Amino acid sequence: MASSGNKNINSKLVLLGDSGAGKSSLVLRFVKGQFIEFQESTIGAAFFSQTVAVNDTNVKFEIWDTAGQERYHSLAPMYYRGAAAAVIVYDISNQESFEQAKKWVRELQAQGNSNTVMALAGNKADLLDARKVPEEEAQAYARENGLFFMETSAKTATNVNELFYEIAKRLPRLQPAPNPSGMVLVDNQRPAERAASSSCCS
Ligand SMILES: Nc1nc2c(ncn2[C@@H]2O[C@H](COP(=O)(O)OP(=O)(O)OP(=O)(O)O)[C@@H](O)[C@H]2O)c(=O)[nH]1
Repeated sequence: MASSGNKNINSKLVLLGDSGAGKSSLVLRFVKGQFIEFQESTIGAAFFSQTVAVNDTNVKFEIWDTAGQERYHSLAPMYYRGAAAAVIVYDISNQESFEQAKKWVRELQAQGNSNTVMALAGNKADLLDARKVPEEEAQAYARENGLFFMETSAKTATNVNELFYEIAKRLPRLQPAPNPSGMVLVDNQRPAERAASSSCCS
């Protein structure tokens, strides 16, 4: 994937959400292209990495898959602190998991870094007959809260690579630099003055 002249950046990404929403399954699909029907519940957190190419940049995601069970909640700040991106996952067939996702969004908004790219993933989109959370409701919630939203299925692979690719595109380091307006830095010291002022501590 890497080619000469490409930039490489590392980005910490954290997955948060209710137990059973499918965080580990999304990561497994994204990193290894696999799906396990009876995926075991995560203990603490698990680490993975995967690289995506966006134009001339290779984004290496350093992925923290957190445990959704309530007893691990207090560990979460260790994983979301300093994260470039957070994926908040709920299960479209489980209303309670959507409510839990909103709590994670509130916690990140209260604690987090406003530069963190936040995505909301409505997972298990293959379970259409069991749907409890309307897509429009989640989309509207995401829009109001400045989140990027996609429905995904780790089982069928629908929108999984797309989700991570869209996050990579939105990372501030991949955005065009703003116009350098309003500040002009001029080095108007003569060389001799510069030498004098930069000597130190004699
Ligand atoms: N039908 C369907 N099942 C899924 C999908 N994603 C995950 N599952 C199943 O849902 C169950 C829970 O998935 P996990 O990936 O372990 O969920 P988790 O959010 O990591 O759970 P914790 O580790 O407890 O936080 C597993 O049995 C998965 O096989 C999906 O897209 N569709």
